[in-house]
Amino acid sequence: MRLHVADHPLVAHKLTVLRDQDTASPTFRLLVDELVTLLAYEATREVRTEAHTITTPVAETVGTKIADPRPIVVPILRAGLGMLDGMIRLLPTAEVGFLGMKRDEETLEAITYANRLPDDLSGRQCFLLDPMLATGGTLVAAIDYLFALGARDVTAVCLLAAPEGLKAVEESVGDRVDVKIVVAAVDERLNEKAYIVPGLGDAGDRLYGIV
Ligand SMILES: O=P(O)(O)OC[C@H]1O[C@H](OP(=O)(O)OP(=O)(O)O)[C@H](O)[C@@H]1O
Ligand SMILES: O=c1cc[nH]c(=O)[nH]1
Ligand SMILES: [Mg+2]
Repeated sequence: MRLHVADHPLVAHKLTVLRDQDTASPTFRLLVDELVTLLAYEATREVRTEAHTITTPVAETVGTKIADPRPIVVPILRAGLGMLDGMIRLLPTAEVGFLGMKRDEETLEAITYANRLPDDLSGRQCFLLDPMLATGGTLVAAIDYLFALGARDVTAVCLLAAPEGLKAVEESVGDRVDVKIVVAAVDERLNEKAYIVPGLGDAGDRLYGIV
């Protein structure tokens, strides 16, 4: 597993406003969108490309285009949906699949309640979106899901990660899948309810209200 932590003053600024409990949903959604676009730049650094010949008004030249098969972006519902627009703004030709997962707040087990993905992901570059990597249960289950469909190249874009979650992903995934995790920040720890500290609270609730 490879970890990239964004080191940029704009990311730090936006994250600070995002964490503030007084930041209401409309601003929270806007900040998530802006942060993802900044993270997407790094997350797509290894997107597969191929040479492409074009003719400019001046001369013929060989440029670069995103290669087929197109990458697939997979937001993990609910909270990951808030990251989708920011991601496909940079990767508009990507396909989009969906995974609905919910952490059982008692057992902390990830429950998959919905999926809409191609049957075969072999050879596809996959970008998973989920703002919070806490215990890692959700991301591990999502990676396992993609792995079972043939994916071997997965980049997870998260806003915050706990050290405990990063360790869980590393231990579970091993060398099975080439996993890169791009985060805005790695926080201190989890609290007794497995919330990230200092974190930002429940990302899904802050985006969409309490369900
Ligand atoms: O690393 P973990 O311990 O598994 O926790 C992280 C998960 O918890 C949150 O989702 P939640 O279950 O609250 O669902 P929601 O997006 O519908 O709010 C978050 O968006 C992650 O998916
Ligand atoms: O801090 C946390 C942990 C899990 N899920 C969240 O939304 N926030
Ligand atoms: Mg939630």
